[in-house]
Amino acid sequence: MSLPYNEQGHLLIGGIDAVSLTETYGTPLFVYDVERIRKNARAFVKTFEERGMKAQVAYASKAFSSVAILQVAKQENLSLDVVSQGELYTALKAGFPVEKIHLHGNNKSLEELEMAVEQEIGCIVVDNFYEIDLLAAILEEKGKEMDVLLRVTPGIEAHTHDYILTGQEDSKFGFDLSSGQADLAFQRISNSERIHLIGLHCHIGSQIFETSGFLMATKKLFASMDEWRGKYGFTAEVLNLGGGFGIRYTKEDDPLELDAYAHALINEVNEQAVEKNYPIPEIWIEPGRAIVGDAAVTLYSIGAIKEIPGVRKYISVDGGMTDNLRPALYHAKYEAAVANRMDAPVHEKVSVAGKCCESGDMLIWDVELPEVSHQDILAVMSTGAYGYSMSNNYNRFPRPAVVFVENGEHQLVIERENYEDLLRLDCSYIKGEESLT
Ligand SMILES: Cc1ncc(COP(=O)(O)O)c(C=O)c1O
Ligand SMILES: N[C@@H](CCCC[NH3+])C(=O)O
Repeated sequence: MSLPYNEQGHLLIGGIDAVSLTETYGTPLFVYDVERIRKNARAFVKTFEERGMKAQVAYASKAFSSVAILQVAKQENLSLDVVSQGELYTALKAGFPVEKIHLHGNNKSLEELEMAVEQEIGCIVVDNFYEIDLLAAILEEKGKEMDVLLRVTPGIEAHTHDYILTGQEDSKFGFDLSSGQADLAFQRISNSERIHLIGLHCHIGSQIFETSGFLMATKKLFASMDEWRGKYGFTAEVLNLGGGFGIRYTKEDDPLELDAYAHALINEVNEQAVEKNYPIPEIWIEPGRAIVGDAAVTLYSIGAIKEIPGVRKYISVDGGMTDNLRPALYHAKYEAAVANRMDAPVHEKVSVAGKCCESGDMLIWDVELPEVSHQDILAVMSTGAYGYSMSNNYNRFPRPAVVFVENGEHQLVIERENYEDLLRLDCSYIKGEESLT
């Protein structure tokens, strides 16, 4: 890992001194290099354009949703995958074009569906029978219509952590293809004249490095589309192959270039279309991690250092599983550097602990770093996806601030939470003590 630094030995993020950012904004601090986000987005968009394919690259905003990132996604002509009313609300507040928003979710509520219908968003990815009935009733009541994709599970087990696998048949998401559930869903949708099925959707999992799973899924979906064309005279206009494109967190990871994933999908879609004499559908994809994952660094201050001679040295930082749940949830691995002494030689192996009252709150086990001391700044790399978005207030730690850097400038895009924020929703239980909150 070779990272840029200046003559003071300070890490540079998007050309800006990371240490000076911590002096301005405090720690823990998420810093996003916006140029990197744009580069990632363009790698996908350009590949489809160059190959002359009709496509939508929908940023999966669960990876990181905020007004600022959605403004950037809009500038880059991305579409948007939202998975809740909160993400949809954020998108609307960010001025994201409604017709490019797709709503996901395995248990969409009446209110979520109503908001999607009222706002006339581009598409709903239908996940279950209950939702089809709810949606049909809402559309009837409001006199509206809606394009939908049918989410199916193609029975693919991608090579990734069990908790981020989603394409296997035994999954809470979507309709499985082999037992006939997807067929029944198709028929149920056909009962409503207001729901327009425009195609199929699948998402086989996340942080996937090989194209084989995506290609197998494409083949399976084409087989179903071909069958339904014969059986029902239905031709899919859209094939949404989800997200899941892997990125590099540590040197153990060896992802493909982003355009290589897109090329592989395009080739398979073209091949299948020729083989089955099927009109080439529009390809939609939903990358989240691949757009923002490698664009951010989290900066922490190092506090307590505990050495158990001959066993391990723990260095504790002022964040942890409250701003990065991934190590605790998936045993995810990260690389780190000492941001204020990038020119110092590697000195020792240490383990980076968070400050939550949990033994499992370890950000990195066994990472080689220069000699560290209290108040050094630790930079943990590639924290842009599912870091801030899965952050929480466990132990009543306020959420960190988020800063964007671009063109040599930095800008606060999410303020640091304060203790007032933590108490904002608390109500007093004891009469007469309301003023405490
Ligand atoms: C339906 C769907 N689409 C897209 C994504 C984004 O995945 P990733 O961030 O791995 O690209 C997810 C999350 O795994 C998802 O569930
Ligand atoms: N949150 C997960 C992936 C998203 C799963 C969504 N289906 C991660 O951090 O890797």
